[in-house]
Amino acid sequence: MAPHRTQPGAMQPEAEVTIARLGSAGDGVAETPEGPVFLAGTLPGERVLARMAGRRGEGQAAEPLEIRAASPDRVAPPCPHFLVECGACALQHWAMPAYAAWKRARLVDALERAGQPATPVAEMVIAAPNTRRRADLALKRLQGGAMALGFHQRGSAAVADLATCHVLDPVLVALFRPLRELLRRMPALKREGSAVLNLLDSGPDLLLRTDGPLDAPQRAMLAAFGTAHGIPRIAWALKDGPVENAAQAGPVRLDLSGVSVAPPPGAFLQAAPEGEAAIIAAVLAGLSAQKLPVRARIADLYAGIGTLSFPLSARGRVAAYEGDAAAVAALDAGARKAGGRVEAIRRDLAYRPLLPAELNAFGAVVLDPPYAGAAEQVAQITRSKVPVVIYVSCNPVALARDAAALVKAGFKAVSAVPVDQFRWSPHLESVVSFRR
Ligand SMILES: C[S@@+](CC[C@H](N)C(=O)[O-])C[C@H]1O[C@@H](n2cnc3c(N)ncnc32)[C@H](O)[C@@H]1O
Repeated sequence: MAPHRTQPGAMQPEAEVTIARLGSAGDGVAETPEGPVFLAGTLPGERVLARMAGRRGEGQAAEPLEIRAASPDRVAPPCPHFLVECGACALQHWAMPAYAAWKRARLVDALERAGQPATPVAEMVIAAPNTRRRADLALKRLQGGAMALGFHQRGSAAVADLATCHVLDPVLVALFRPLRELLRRMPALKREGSAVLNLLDSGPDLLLRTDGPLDAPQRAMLAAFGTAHGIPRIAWALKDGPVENAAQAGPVRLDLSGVSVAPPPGAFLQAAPEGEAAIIAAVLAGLSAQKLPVRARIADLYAGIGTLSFPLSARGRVAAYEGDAAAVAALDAGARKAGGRVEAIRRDLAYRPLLPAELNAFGAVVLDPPYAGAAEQVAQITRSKVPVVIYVSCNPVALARDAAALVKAGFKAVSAVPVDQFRWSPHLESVVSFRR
């Protein structure tokens, strides 16, 4: 039933709506004469009593008061924090087959929008629960001095104080309680901060950002915490300032396709080991299908600490470009151990993308840009003679835009692999292989 009009362009404060589809953030969307209404926690086909909660883009945000007709694909969410407090997951209430089909369709849709509807799209690899090895947690001092530690609440700056998490590795979840207790006692955390937890082969790695200074007694507290919980390194920064090692009891290490690297504090890691393996396999399969010349050089753009560079080096000499100085240093140190087949180069590819004359030296370009995509770099690739491009994406919207530019320049998408590393979230990674 469509909501009744009160005045043109305005909706009743409460109305029953039917969910037509899911939006890109994973919210149910009801199409109404007054525009789309977005309802978190609802599913396609459901009839929902909604309370309007204010404008959202072209439409309205609303709160679901009652699910009057539930989807047959609705399931009980495993996590007690889901939607009630925590905004990290959006889709725990959806049966896996329907969820997986929706996510895979995001990649199909991106390829259609890029003018490549016939591209073969593989089945989606879905990371298992409790395997995510990277968490960027928010910290907030509450009234009375208590500490909230968790992900942000949906559409809010409030922090969900988490007792558990069904996506993170249990080794990281086990740190929630002692870390919260430690931070409660630390004056360096005045009002708010963050804690990046990376699970490395050497154990958890912690980067704390606080809004107050860290004195010697607090450094001693961090050192004792690291020893007690098997955390070889705890790094610290004042807000967004420079990062320093506040307590280091031993080396940090992570194996990347047989090369041991020492990731810098807070380093970007592919979110789940299973997801990383699937992305590497898809990149290598994409290259194999293109029959590169034996001596081909490969450019790995947005290389991070070398997650893709080291496996790629089995196929040719790799020039790995990355903008972050600490990541480049870690990649360079790993490359020296790997026998000189990987060269690490620091370069900001948004301000100084590789130009056609540079790109033409490569038999293939692999790029794995951040969420915003790689508009500047792709514009240069379209003017080059590079025959093969493998695009690793974490944002189907940016992928559709960048893929359209490649297609316009004569590339064809020959294969696509969706990878779900952020289970139950709307995020999707994909690997798309292009050739001219
Ligand atoms: C999605 S991560 C991929 C990293 C790596 N390929 C991996 O699989 O671990 C994107 C990387 O791009 C880097 N980056 C972001 N903006 C950049 C820019 N303008 N120029 C160069 N690198 C950039 C980030 O530091 C990050 O390491």
